[in-house]
Amino acid sequence: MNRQTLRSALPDAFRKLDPRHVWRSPVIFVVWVGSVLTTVLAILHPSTFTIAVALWLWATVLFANVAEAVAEGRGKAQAASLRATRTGTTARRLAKDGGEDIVAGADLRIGDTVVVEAGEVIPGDGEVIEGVASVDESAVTGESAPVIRESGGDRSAVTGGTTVLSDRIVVRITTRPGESFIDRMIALVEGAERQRTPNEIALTILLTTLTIVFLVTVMALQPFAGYSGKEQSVVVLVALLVCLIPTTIGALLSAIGIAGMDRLVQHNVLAMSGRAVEAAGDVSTLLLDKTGTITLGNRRASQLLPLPGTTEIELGRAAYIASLADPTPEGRSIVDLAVSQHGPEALGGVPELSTTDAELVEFSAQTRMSGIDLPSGISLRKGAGSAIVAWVGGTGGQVPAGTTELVDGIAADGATPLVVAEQRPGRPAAVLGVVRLKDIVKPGIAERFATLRAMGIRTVMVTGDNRLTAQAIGREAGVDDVLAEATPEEKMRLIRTEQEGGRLVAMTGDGTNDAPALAQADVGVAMNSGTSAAKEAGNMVDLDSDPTKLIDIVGIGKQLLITRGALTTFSVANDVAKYFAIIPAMFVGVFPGLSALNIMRLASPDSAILSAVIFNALIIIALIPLALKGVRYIPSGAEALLRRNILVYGLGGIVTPFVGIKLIDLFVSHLPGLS
Ligand SMILES: Nc1ncnc2c1ncn2[C@@H]1O[C@H](COP(=O)(O)OP(=O)(O)OP(=O)(O)O)[C@@H](O)[C@H]1O
Ligand SMILES: [K+]
Ligand SMILES: [Mg+2]
Repeated sequence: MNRQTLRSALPDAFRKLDPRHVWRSPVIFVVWVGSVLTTVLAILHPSTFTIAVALWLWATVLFANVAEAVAEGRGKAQAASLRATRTGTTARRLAKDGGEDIVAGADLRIGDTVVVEAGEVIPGDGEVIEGVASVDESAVTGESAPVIRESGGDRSAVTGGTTVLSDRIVVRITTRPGESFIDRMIALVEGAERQRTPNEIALTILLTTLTIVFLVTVMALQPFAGYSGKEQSVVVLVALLVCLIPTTIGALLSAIGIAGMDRLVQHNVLAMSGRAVEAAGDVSTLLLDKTGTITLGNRRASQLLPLPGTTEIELGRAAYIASLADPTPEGRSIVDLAVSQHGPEALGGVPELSTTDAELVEFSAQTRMSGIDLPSGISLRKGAGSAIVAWVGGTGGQVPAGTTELVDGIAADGATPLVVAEQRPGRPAAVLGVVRLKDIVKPGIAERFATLRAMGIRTVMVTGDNRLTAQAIGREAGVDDVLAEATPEEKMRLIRTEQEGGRLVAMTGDGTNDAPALAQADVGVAMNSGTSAAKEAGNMVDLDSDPTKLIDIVGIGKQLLITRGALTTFSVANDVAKYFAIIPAMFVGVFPGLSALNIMRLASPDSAILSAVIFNALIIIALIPLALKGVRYIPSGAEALLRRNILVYGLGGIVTPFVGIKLIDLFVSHLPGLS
């Protein structure tokens, strides 16, 4: 927290003195009422003590507001730069007759199609329905490396305000103006949409209860004090009350929440609710995709293995033609491999394999295969072993001996086998051979999973791939469990089972297929490059579309919960300690016996009270940086964390007031009338 942020937060902090705002935190509201009361008394019966207490009580409320304003300040700066990207884009809207209208970006409606070419700004959120382009998304992500956006796959989503760098795409608009991603992002980072989370509300109720308990305690003090002939002034009682109620955590609570959201934004993750951030901190099961998350994801064909009776060129040709219209990375890599092994001439030139007027069979996670139906009546398929076996069986064909061995051998290596089969008209289908798809486990991923395990989080790798491949990769990556041959429905079922056991589940996804599971998970992180269905379903969006970000997100959630826990512990310990610091000082004149307890030797009862009030205010300012930055978090189990927390923040909370109040008393006692 530097002077600059403080200066820009101050006007806001004063504006927040409005009781309608202060009311949101009952603890601080009590201080506010106390400030008004002591101010009135200071005007009616001015004395150094009363005026000083009134001023420092106002300072306490103000410092609480400063904490919140500083936390909000970072988001405001980001919102301003986002707003700048939004102004004044025009759109080339396609008309029904094929022509183009130039319209304002704000006039676009859902379903409109627009053309965007190199150098132009995409006028609204949408999906690419035609073409492929490289896009500069730095306006949204701050990341300068361009990304590829293309129709058809799971990388079809584009965000309004980003710039097309090359080529030409046609985009279908999917959001209304004013509800775009950037609009939502602005509202989010500004905190306009911030609602208190269930945990925050529960903590507020607890703090309010404590406040009421102390209110009763302080009021009960008066008859007792009166009886012993040392009735206390209202100012003293107010000051005492403020010192005892949990003002520290009351003041910092909202800043901690905002800072948590903000920390996610710094990691380019947008959480749609504070609740999602908290859930991330409590996650105990992490579902991770294999391809692209645990492995590098550019699964490439590395070998073509024909079965006996099929020549290499026959398999190469079949795999090549079955992949010609397959836009997946796997499909394209098969084309590349076949071309590099046989050359384009050898692959073409067979009239019955002509691909004009062919019918494509697109890959889907359900069918786990893809292929082509040629006009000559020949059908080619490639896909997961079990899927192709079922397809061949359905045509009355037999899977030749040796297929299983070949498939299992590839899988046991952690590679993905794709079986290639062909059906000629009027005959059962036959298996030609197997393509080996190689993928590499991301470096360093095993260490990250070990960290998660230390945090008590179970990692489950979910994949559409076969069991053997899944187990081999799972072993290498060090996950706790694998779910192989998973359909989207099975993913859903797995999430439900985990949740029924009382566990919170996090997952990432990008495809439309993932949407139901993303919605079911407690933390569903959608990739920004993914389909809009996935983005609607999840409760977080990762602008960098990096599935391993989930690991950071869990860390940030945990840090938020730990920070809140640590500062609550500190605050309550602090208040209890203050009780023992001031009460003896207050009554030492009446009960000389108390002097044994008066270990702090404060100058006078008034000086003791005022020093405690000042300490109580200053501790808020002192802890703002910690509330914003978060308590340093060492991955370890919940119990070890709790123990460390209580030791550091509980003990620290008890000791600090004694030292702090004593030091302040040394200054305060020099004020006239307080020695
Ligand atoms: N383009 C494709 N054509 C035919 N079959 C494919 C193609 N891509 C993948 N497959 C087969 O379908 C299976 C399931 O693929 P899918 O993409 O659903 O899961 P995955 O990529 O293996 O795992 P993950 O869920 O980790 O992404 C693969 O294991 C593979 O056997
Ligand atoms: K207090
Ligand atoms: Mg996949």
